[in-house]
Amino acid sequence: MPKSEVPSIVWFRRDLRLDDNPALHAAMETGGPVIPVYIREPQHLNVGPLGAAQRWWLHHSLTALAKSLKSAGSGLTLISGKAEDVLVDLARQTGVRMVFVNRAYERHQVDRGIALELKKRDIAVRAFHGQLLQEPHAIRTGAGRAFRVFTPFWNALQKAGEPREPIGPPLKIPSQDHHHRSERLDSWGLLPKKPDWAAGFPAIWTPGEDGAREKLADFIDRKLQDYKHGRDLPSVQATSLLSPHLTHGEISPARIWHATRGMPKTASENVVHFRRELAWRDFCYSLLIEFPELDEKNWDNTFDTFQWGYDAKEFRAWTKGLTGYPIVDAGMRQLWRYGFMHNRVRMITASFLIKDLMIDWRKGEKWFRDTLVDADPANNAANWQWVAGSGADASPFFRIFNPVLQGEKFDPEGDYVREHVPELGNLDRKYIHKPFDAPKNVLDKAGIELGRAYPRPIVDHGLARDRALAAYRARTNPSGPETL
Ligand SMILES: Cc1cc2nc3c(=O)[nH]c(=O)nc-3n(C[C@H](O)[C@H](O)[C@H](O)COP(=O)(O)OP(=O)(O)OC[C@H]3O[C@@H](n4cnc5c(N)ncnc54)[C@H](O)[C@@H]3O)c2cc1C
Repeated sequence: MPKSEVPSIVWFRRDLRLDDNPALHAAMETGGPVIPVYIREPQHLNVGPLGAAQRWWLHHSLTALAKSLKSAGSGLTLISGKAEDVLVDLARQTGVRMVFVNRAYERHQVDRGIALELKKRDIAVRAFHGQLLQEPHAIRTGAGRAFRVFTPFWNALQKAGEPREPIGPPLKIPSQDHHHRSERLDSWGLLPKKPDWAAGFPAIWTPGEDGAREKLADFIDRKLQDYKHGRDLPSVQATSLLSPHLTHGEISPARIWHATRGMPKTASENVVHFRRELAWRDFCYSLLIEFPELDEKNWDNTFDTFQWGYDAKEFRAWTKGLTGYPIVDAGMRQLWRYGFMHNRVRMITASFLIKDLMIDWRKGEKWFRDTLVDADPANNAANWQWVAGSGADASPFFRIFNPVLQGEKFDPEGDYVREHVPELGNLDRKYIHKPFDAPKNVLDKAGIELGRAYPRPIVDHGLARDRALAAYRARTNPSGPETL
């Protein structure tokens, strides 16, 4: 076969897009037909378990990708199995000699093994940089190590220059006449059935590239100009809502970065702030590469002896949004309803679980992983460790969020609480974040019977705070320098 007719495989993973997809672009440059594949790998492969909310997202995202590929004259092949077996088998059927992928840093080790297996069968794997702003090895300390603190990381990332220019989507993808087996997406059973707990998701989410593009355009048109101030107010929803699209690779961070170029000068502070948040994602990935057990082990090993408690009833109350602290409950119910929670409220709910209930951060990380549509192996684990104080660049242990004060500061009118905790809808603003302090006549007027319509607090925050501080101080090595 002349070189230009040799087909190649583009293996889609968490890069479910045609736009700015370096692996797809490189495969097209060979001039041969391209076979786009998505492999449903067994969960036990330890390549990042997929949560329930993400399975919903994946179903719709793959549907959208298949549609885009069809419009470009191609199609998506779906196969279940161990990646190396699937790829070898498909390559044998189709005469493929090369597999193109975008690097997925969370599965670096697994991918190395797969590439070796393929090499033994004369199939080369070519990997590309498309998922982060910069390649992690390009952002290192002077001594060539990974940064452990965000600010110097951010400075180095800025010094490295602009991320690469994004590449537009191909209009036509050459395909092969050979027909190979593809499974039906419906047979994968990714969607919830009874009950359909994802029924509320489509109100804010459209998985796929089109949905990502719309979110980006809306953010730039309406929200970016006030991002720095608005991003902390959960009722305003001034953030981009791009996280699930980024997590599934439906849009590249380089595309987002460059879309914020050319904003009016008055917006420059907001642009910098937004880009800084995007850089947090890169930072979390650099931590994950340095410490692949980020979701399982304390970065700071002085936390290994920490005495966590666990009360199943309290954990359940937290998951259901029935703690008696309105801002915590609003956040946890937003999570149920939309598979998403505002960043400020993620910090408050995580702090409540870890410090007020003294429950191990890993239990919270798992719950978020199962329920967030944007659940991300690096961002989720790094942020939970940040709140716990056990992370690399962590919030100090004595920073214990007061759920009432946080509510009053960031949801001053109580709109966020009213939206997600409707039984408090008629409560006076003065008590919206502390119904337990409201006089009986105020509660009666709002139609609230504490302990029935809405729970009393499951813990007293003041006492819980003292308990947490005492436990943190009792760690074996309180001054704890972090070592890997
Ligand atoms: C306990 C906890 C768990 C979290 N779990 C996840 C998770 O699983 N997946 C996830 O994407 N984010 C996670 N975050 C970070 C953050 O809450 C979300 O990225 C953000 O709320 C997404 O909304 P947005 O896209 O509108 O953000 P924007 O404010 O518009 O930010 C743009 C992008 O920057 C990135 N980003 C923003 N903040 C952070 C951050 N603190 N750390 C890393 N990247 C960030 C995200 O990719 C985000 O989409 C977590 C935060 C906490 C405190």
